[in-house]
Amino acid sequence: MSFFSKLRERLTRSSSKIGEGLDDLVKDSATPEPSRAELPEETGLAPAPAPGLPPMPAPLEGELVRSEPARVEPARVEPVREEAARPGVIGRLFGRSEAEPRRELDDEMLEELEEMLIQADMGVETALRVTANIAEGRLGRKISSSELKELLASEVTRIMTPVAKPLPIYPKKPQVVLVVGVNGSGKTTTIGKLASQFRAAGKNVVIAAGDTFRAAAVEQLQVWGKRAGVPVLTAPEGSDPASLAFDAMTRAEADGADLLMIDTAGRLQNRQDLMEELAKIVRVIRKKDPSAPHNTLLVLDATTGQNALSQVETFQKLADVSGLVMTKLDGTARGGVLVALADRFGLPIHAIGVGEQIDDLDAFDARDFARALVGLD
Ligand SMILES: Nc1nc2c(ncn2[C@@H]2O[C@H](COP(=O)(O)OP(=O)(O)OP(=O)(O)O)[C@@H](O)[C@H]2O)c(=O)[nH]1
Repeated sequence: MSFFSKLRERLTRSSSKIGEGLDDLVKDSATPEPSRAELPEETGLAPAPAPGLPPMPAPLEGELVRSEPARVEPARVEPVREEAARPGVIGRLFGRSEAEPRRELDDEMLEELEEMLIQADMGVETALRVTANIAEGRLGRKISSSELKELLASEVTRIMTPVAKPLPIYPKKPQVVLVVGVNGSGKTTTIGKLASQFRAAGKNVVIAAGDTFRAAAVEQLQVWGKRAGVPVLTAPEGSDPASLAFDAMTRAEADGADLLMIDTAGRLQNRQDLMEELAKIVRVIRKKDPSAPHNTLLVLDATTGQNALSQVETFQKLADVSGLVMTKLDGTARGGVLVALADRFGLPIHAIGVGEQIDDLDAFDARDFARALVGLD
């Protein structure tokens, strides 16, 4: 099964259900589609002004680039409407006998849409912006749920495309990847999955079990190291993580390793300690390579929803976060938080996790994600 199929299946299987929400949104207040005879000669595809609605505000400065693709969108969705509105010949040809329900895109519908996106953890600001872009030039038109899904998917794609970047690989040996995140976010699993993929790509990888205070975390990492066929360097329980990081650098250099992945503790309860611990790790590895760490990956758990936003803020203060990995996108109603993260921070999203197995991690693809999120194929 391709990763996209898996992503779609798992996002759909989950309680995310934005797609179903959009169906209901249109269905609940849809007016019956006029028969062909009732349709005006020109099918009314040109945007009609919505009675009593204020004109759309001009885009804010800095949003020009953003709103540009949105204006192009009608061209993509209108053929769908035209076909749907004319079930006659085309509908029969393609086996479509019934026209889709349509609802007028008005203030009330936009409010409902906005509310739904907020419920899906897209965040208020992002939900407002997405809704405004969908409304632009379309107020007063009748819209079907598949058109709405296409519009939403392209809005989400537009927001996510600039952040969909695989983990950059540098010629530097070893490339040091510091992995940070709160306990339980999926750091260990992500390190295991990444190590396995890099190994499969012919890279020589070393892992350092930097959360030296939790024996269970170290054991877990060893299990993943075995699975991935990668050595895991450990230190006695309670020993200094920075000293382990230094030893790991030495070993990785001696082995000619391509990548050194360093796991770290995620105790946010004592922020000051954690900040000092991370700073010390960085100081020590810079003695060996002043340009390290080359990546600081923040691992976030999608099931924490909006909390992921405050985790990014916190970790940006603790470490120089260079990119994100979002785990546990399976089984969550909160996939929309990724859109909020991209919109707010613009940090690269290197990969997403949709399960506990070794191959349940893949590069983040904006379009695939957007379509899976809104329930489109
Ligand atoms: N469903 C699902 N579970 C995941 C995913 N990634 C990690 N997990 C599970 O989440 C739990 C925590 O993952 P860990 O990798 O141990 O998290 P951690 O951040 O290293 O946690 P500590 O070791 O406590 O610091 C484990 O049970 C994993 O199997 C994912 O993408 N989907």
